Amino acid sequence: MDDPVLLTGASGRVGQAILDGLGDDYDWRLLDREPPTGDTDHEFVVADVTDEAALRDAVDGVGAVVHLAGDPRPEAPWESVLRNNIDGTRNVLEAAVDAGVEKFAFASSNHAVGHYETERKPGLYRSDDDFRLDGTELPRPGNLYGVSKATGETLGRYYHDEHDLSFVAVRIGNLTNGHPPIDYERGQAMWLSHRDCAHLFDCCLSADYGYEIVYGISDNDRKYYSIDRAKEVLGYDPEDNSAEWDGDEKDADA
Ligand SMILES: NC(=O)C1=CN([C@@H]2O[C@H](COP(=O)(O)OP(=O)(O)OC[C@H]3O[C@@H](n4cnc5c(N)ncnc54)[C@H](O)[C@@H]3O)[C@@H](O)[C@H]2O)C=CC1
Ligand SMILES: O=C1O[C@H](COP(=O)(O)O)[C@@H](O)[C@H](O)[C@H]1O
Repeated sequence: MDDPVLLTGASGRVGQAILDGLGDDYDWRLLDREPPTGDTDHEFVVADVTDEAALRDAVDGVGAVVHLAGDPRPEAPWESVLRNNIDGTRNVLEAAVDAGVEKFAFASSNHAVGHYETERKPGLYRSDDDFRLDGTELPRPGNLYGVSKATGETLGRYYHDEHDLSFVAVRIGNLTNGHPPIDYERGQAMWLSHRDCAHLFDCCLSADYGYEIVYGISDNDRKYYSIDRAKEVLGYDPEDNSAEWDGDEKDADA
């Protein structure tokens, strides 16, 4: 990707994982409603994704969008997910197709399919359980935040079919830095390490695809999400596995 890449929600946890891994690999244009707290090597647009005029300027000349901005709280109220996640995602998609953007990677979530766990937990969090979701299943959101993520995936389907935008929704599991979640087997089953996160979004920017839904987790022994589609279509080749962390508490402060 030679053209600039717009990264929305750049100041957040996922944005920082991507920039830590890929900061030098793309011509980034960062966007967040919060100004940067320190120096940044990249162009930075302070804007809200509900501001359509600001988005038009932000997408000008970009070849791809990685859209992370939104309310990430599983318990977020409807008013917030409607504004930040649903309206915001639709605005970014609309601006992107108007500007002729080729690729769009969307931060979806495990919570879009949270209710598949209801009748299977805690067994499905364990490595001897071979139940897998693979991205072809219908959404079963576990909360209104999950509803907003499923809606983002559907918006992407529309903009792909109507405007031929290449769209990939990454149903991100649980991103933590340095080590998997501790004393949380569900979190260990859907752990996504920082380096695998950066690599996966790199794949989203370099692979060829039409419309895809993939799971964003590391290659954990415990898992109930298949990463086969991400491997086949995107070339995802994760390095980390929550089972390999040795549990040394001195590393557990990140
Ligand atoms: N961290 C995780 O484990 C997971 C994250 N996700 C998704 O990934 C995305 C990023 O999540 P995190 O980095 O963890 O969250 P975060 O809260 O650390 O970062 C989100 C960023 O988006 C910005 N933002 C929020 N609403 C905005 C708006 N209306 N306009 C412009 N900027 C806005 C915030 O200022 C913040 O910097 C979210 O969409 C979240 O739903 C999905 C699954 C798991
Ligand atoms: O979508 C998200 O999922 C992760 C993991 O969910 P949790 O229910 O295990 O906490 C969450 O940490 C993150 O904030 C959220 O955006």
